Amino acid sequence: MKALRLLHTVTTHSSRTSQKSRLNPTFLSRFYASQPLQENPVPESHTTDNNSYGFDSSHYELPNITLGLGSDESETPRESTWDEKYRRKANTSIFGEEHEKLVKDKKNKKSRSERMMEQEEKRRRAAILSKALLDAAVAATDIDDDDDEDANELVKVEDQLSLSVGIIGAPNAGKSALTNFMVGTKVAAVSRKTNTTTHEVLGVMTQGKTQICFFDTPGLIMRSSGLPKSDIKVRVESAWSSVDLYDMLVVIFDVHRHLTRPDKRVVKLIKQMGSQVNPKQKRILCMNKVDLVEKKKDLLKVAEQFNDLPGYERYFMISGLKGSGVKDLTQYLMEQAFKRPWDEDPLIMTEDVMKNISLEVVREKFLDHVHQEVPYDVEHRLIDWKELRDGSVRIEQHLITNKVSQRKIIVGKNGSKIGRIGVEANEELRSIFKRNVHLILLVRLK
Ligand SMILES: Nc1nc2c(ncn2[C@@H]2O[C@H](COP(=O)(O)OP(=O)(O)OP(=O)(O)O)[C@@H](O)[C@H]2O)c(=O)[nH]1
Repeated sequence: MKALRLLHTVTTHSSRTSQKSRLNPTFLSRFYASQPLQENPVPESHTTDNNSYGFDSSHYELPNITLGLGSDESETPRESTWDEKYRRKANTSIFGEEHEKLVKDKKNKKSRSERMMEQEEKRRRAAILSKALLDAAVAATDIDDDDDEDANELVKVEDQLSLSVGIIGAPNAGKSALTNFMVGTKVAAVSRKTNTTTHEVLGVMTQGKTQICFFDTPGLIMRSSGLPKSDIKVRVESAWSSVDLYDMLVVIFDVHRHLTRPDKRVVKLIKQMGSQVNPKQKRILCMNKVDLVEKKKDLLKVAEQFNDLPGYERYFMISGLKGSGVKDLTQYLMEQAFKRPWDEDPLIMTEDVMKNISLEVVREKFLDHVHQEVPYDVEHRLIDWKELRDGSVRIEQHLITNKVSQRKIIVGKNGSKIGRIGVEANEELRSIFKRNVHLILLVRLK
């Protein structure tokens, strides 16, 4: 039988990980062997390639996640299908303590579940009240409305407001970090390397009556090294072709870098976007990473440089990573939304979004652990996605390279690197999806 060597990292686990995931002793004896063992029950897809090395989360004992799926939906209030702490964290960072208080109050109410009758009555009244409030505030799009997440269920289709936002900019400008901050869950890998956003990822933020869909595009400007020219051309063309599709464009650039090492391509991009006026689309300019600029008056100089461009509605100075200015930006975006039914159910994470998140989480861990110039040569694919009857999800992804040396780097000594990537990604995915995840990562040759 052709073999798979499943390798892993005992010594290199973070302490957090090792507390949570106890290693199965059988796994230890089997997978520390340097040669593949014939008796391993290897899944069908793994047996076809003797060049595969990988990680399989089923060899770790992790506490089971109890799925919060109610047996009778009519009696159970609808819950989101992913961990709401990500949404809450983002809301608190963007909108401040008030929101946290609101959520805490809500939680306290929920915990008195034994008083079902009383709660049911309260819910009914709250629903009537919220509906009355919503009806009374049809025109208002204020994000401080206290209708909050519960109102998602009550917003009538004809009252729904939508906006699609494309975030574009040069590599490393901070598109992914900003999207993550606003959406509250990981939608795009953030890393110190550039061109990490390899495909468009949709993130959705729903507040009150307003839903904003964010599209995090691959860089319109690509690094010239590390990728074949044909690849760069395809990616740049794909980014440009999507530009006109969005209601709003956020053009973002790294103002800190601009002050220290101005990039002509970025200046050209900003000017180009500003001069091409599209009557159907609003454009705004975001100067990102202001937290890194020591002399704040330098920011004004940059603002002046782009001030006379007619195409931009507004200018924002933000730190997408630290959050400064993001509240104003989010508020502005919410004010731009117009009457159009929402595209996404705010309580359900679509399978496509989940698939993207699974890829992005693995990619982020991969970039954290593989520091050489390997990543951009490596093809990363979702091979299989299966929701199982017990509510868990089985995810198989392959990291495909054409160099043995690169495969060696990714696998690491005794499989330590791919093991660590796998363990960290698996834990994060379980936490985001609120369900058990069986993650399989294979590193293979083309
Ligand atoms: N200090 C600081 N760092 C930031 C900020 N925004 C992003 N970064 C960092 O900049 C780097 C690049 O951020 P990303 O969000 O991955 O950039 P991107 O534009 O999506 O990059 P590509 O996917 O290559 O197009 C990461 O190391 C981020 O942590 C910010 O506001 N302040």
